[in-house]
Amino acid sequence: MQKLVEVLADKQALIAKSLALVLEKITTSLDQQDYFTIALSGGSTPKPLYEALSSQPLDWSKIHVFWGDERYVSPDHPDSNQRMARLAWLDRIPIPAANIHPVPTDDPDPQLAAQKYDDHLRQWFGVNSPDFPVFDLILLGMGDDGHTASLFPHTAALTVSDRCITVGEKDGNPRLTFTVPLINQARCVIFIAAGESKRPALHEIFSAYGDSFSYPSRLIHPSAGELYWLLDAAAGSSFV
Ligand SMILES: O=C1O[C@H](COP(=O)(O)O)[C@@H](O)[C@H](O)[C@H]1O
Repeated sequence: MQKLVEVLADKQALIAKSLALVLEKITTSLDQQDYFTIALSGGSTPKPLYEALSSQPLDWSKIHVFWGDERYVSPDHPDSNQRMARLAWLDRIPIPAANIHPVPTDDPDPQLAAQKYDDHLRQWFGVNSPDFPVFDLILLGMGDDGHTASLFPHTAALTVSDRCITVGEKDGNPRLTFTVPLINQARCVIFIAAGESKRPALHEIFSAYGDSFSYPSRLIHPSAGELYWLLDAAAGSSFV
């Protein structure tokens, strides 16, 4: 695994760097293969990146968009990660509907929805268990508590090793999330984190010894891929 940490002057520079890196990954991959697979993060941090991507002159027919986690709400709910990405980016570009792979949240049982998305990923990538699909790029955020995707501290989701998708939990509410082994198969994982509130968790995540069950982002280390941590100065000025 190749790990690169970069601290940018401010949030604007962080988004500019993230955009440049995502575009580089897309263009170099599409030079070598016919399509590019990207999994999105939710939350507030990546929204300006998605807005910036919406004005890029890319061949969207070659890009397939998935989500690394989703709140268990309808797609038009204000908390929906899908909704945020659609409004900021996907509804503004000529991408075929078949290239958008939202997390299903319409089944009353989130476990069944997790199985459905797991099946969809395995079928689409043509990968059977025990192997895992390999995403070209997984974008991740990090919460103030050190969670990533919907892998929250001290939850059972952290230990799932035989599935692509599992049910995470935040304050008693279910969320669907990529599992650790799926994320760690990716060709490239990019964390994007901003703001002073992330500093305490980053300190724990970057320390040589630490507790991964308290700070789940520590569990992310792609086995053969690249790992980037892009931070703004408010979040990361003391870490590099
Ligand atoms: O709940 C979530 O939070 C994290 C971090 O979000 P942010 O608002 O601090 O940027 C995000 O990465 C995750 O996808 C989301 O569901």
